[in-house]
Amino acid sequence: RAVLDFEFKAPEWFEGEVWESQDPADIRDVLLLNNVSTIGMKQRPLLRSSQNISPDQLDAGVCMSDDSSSSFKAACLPSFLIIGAMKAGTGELAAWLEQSPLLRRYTNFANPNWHGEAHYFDYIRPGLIPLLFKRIDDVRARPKYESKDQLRTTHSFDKTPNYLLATEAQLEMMHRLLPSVRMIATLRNPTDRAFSQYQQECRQGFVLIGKSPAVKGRVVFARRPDWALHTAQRLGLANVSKEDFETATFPCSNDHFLAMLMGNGTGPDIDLSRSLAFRIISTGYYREQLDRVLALYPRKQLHVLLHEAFMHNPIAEMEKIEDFLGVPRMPYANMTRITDSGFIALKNVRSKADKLRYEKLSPSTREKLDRLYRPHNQGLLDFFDKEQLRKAWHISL
Ligand SMILES: Nc1ncnc2c1ncn2[C@@H]1O[C@H](COP(=O)(O)OS(=O)(=O)O)[C@@H](OP(=O)(O)O)[C@H]1O
Repeated sequence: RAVLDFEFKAPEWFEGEVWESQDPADIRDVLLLNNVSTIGMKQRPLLRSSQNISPDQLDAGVCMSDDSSSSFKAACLPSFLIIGAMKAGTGELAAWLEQSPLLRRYTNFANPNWHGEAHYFDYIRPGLIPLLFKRIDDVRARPKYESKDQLRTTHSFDKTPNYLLATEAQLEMMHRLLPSVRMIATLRNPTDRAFSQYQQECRQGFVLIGKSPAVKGRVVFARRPDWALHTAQRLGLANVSKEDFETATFPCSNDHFLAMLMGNGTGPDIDLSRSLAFRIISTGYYREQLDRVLALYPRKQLHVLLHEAFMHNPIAEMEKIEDFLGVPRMPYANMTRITDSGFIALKNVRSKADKLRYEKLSPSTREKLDRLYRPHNQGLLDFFDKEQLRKAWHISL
């Protein structure tokens, strides 16, 4: 068994007081004075990289020091996760949380310089546990900790929106490794979310539009041009080549979005048999996704919020999140600005809401999507009041 610097104990969530502070610098002092760590751990386990480690020793926030280094270096498993939904302001939420001197966000596995998403649990990889530890004690892997004091007062988190789309098997793996992890899910009106994801795919050059007579009006998704061919062939369009398609340019039009949703356009309904439409649409089936998480984790480890409520009053939503995590309040009121598009954003962070926008979703497509999502949205009434959902999402339930 690994030698532990502190008594090893499965983390228990801290349910004590929440500290109020006007100055971010105070927060660290308060924690040091009170001699406690945040995010619920009274004692934070520290494993050593040179020891054999079993998965049973792991949990949210468990750290490992790098024994091959002469100075103290450690990396930690995430103490909490922003699990999704994709295109529901997860980047913004992570940026707000990162303002706290107590919280550090993960970089990517493959590229530690990319300040992005760790993607720990959205693949079933052979040998994930050795991989986790190869990374966790990798000195390049950030966030890294350079003193035990930092370990006591600072926690890491990961924002990977794909976790909300994780399969049962992936979630089981996550639960095995991080049974105490706290999770935050932010949900956006699924109709708006779908259009937003479509625009993202389009911005990234993954939406192809049929231009030759054989494929005129077809909209297909392809991370690479030759994939468009496979898609076209699956649709029964033989003898097409990649020259029959052109890459759509951002911003993508409502017409193409509708064509993508409707498949070959022969029926009155959205055609979910097609890969892009299905991928985009099913990402908004939030209730099913939350149920998969809650099949393994207790409800108290999950905080669910509405993106639109966050947009409207980010400080109020951040306070709820801070209470959920058990971290002290940040003085956000002094840290905000109003963006050109009228949203409240952080002064020192470039908000995604600043960037060039696309046209509004057409009312008739909105109606189709709202109808499709209605039963799924009704499933969210166990999480939100009817009025709250109606007000935020402008939908009937
Ligand atoms: N403060 C605020 N106000 C209004 N809208 C906001 C705000 N913050 C983020 N956003 C919108 O959230 C969308 C990006 O979500 P994500 O960061 O989750 O995207 S991603 O999944 O990580 O790619 C992206 O949506 P689209 O504009 O539809 O692309 C952002 O504009």
